[in-house]
Amino acid sequence: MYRSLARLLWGALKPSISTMPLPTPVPLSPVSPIRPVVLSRIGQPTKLVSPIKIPNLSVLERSKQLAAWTAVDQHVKPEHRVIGIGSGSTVPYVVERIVQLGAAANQERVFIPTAKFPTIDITLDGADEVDHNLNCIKGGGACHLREKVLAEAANTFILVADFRKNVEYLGTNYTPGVPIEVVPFAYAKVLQNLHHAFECPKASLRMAVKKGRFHIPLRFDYAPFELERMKEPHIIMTQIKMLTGVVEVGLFCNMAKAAYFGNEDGSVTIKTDDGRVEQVPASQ
Ligand SMILES: O=C[C@H](O)[C@H](O)[C@H](O)COP(=O)(O)O
Repeated sequence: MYRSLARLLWGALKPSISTMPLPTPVPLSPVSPIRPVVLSRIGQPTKLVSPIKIPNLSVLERSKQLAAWTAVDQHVKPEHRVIGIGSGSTVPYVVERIVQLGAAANQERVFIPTAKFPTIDITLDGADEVDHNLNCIKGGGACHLREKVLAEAANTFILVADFRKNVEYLGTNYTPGVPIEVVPFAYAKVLQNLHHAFECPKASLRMAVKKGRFHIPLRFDYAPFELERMKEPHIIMTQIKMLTGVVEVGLFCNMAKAAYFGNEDGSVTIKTDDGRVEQVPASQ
């Protein structure tokens, strides 16, 4: 996916002229077709292809698109120069919307899919599940270490997701558990800690995989805690993080400023860190 994002952003960042009129950013239409952005590159017209291949979006994909587009429209400001791009199935729609802002708007911008910048204006990212306090589980795709660095480096951290991930308490719909990245040398010890000291007998090991161009270290993926304990995710997060050998825990607590959820009916639910919940109705 990172390759698709990089290709798309590369096109957007080229000092080139869009030959298509920009789509109107608001109001959003849940049935808006995905428009390819056509850019001229040094006299050679290049058609950029959206990473999203589905011509007629399903309800689920449309809800992801709605969440992402609304979040970009409300949070990516003209003055933002350094933008963190997370991962997951909703994030390509973030990229899609940023590309639609056009080459001129994007040419001075730097996009950070890895953490090589100390300060980022805004990071937009997906999530596996988000609770009523905007704490979230991330790392279902094993990207949570990089993502947490991006989120921490950002002045503003925004979550985008579809309706299934909008829950009161973590672990409601997303049941595999908390993703935990562990250095290979320490795995047996950490697994034992999780089974016994943490009373999490179902914690299990997922072996190293190659995702895109990244080799994911050996880690315990998924320590499923009881729902009651997930009501205070920052406690679990802190305790697991203290275990020697743990690299990062896929719980992001008190980090997000807002979360955008696309709904089945075409509306968007916006939750902010001050407890407000706003509903953007579906476009007619
Ligand atoms: O490691 C993966 C990331 O944390 C993703 O943002 C998260 O797993 C959500 O991914 P998706 O939108 O594909 O469900």
